[in-house]
Amino acid sequence: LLWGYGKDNGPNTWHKLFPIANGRHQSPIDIQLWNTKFDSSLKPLNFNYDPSTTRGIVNKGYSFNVEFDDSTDKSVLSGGPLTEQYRLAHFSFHWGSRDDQGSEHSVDELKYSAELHLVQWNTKYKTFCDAMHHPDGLAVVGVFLTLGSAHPELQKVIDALGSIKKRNMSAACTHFNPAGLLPDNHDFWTYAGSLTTPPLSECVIWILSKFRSLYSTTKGEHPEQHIVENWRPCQPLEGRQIRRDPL
Ligand SMILES: NS(=O)(=O)c1ccco1
Repeated sequence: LLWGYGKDNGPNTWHKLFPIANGRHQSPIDIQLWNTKFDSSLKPLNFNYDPSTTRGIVNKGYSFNVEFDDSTDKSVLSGGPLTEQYRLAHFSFHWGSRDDQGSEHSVDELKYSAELHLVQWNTKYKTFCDAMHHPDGLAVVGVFLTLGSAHPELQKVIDALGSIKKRNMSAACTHFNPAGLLPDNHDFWTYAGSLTTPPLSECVIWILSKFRSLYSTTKGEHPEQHIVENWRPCQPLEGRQIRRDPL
């Protein structure tokens, strides 16, 4: 693999192939609550997902994606800090080898067991790839996951993992409702950052849910039977402001 999370190809080596890794708008970051600022111009988030756009689940080698048909505006995110509509392309997870780490962002240095990323791209650009070349190109919703009771929608994803054990394997996965992964409360923090995996492009408006979703998985069902850690450590905030909604 060109890059990964091992000693020889992990996050500390990524700058060699992707020099933006040492940029000033990198993700993830630690959300220091004392440093967040209420912004009354932020609107409520508007998730408008259509489960019929679910296409399938793919093993990417370093994680797995549940992919969506983004050829129309059927599944879109708007509101919050966003001034345009963003189309859902895929969602994926980052996790750890232990329950006390695995998330990419942290809150006052606290890490969660895993982090879900719902990845959307700005429809004012022609394609996902084109959007990646602009600071407002992508909007990624991050949701912290903690071990808890079984979560019906998440269980559907975990159950599908058995059929994509090797890199590049994919399986059909239909009528998945991504909104079912979200906490009931849509309060969020938002800041300007980057992809947390190569190419680490600084094209993401990050929207992090203040509340967690629960998931449960028994040993052995863990998606990362062979992928044990796929989270990037936190990066320098530099002069960035983290805004919050609501107060
Ligand atoms: N992990 S993430 O959401 O920043 C991402 C999406 C595409 C590549 O990396």
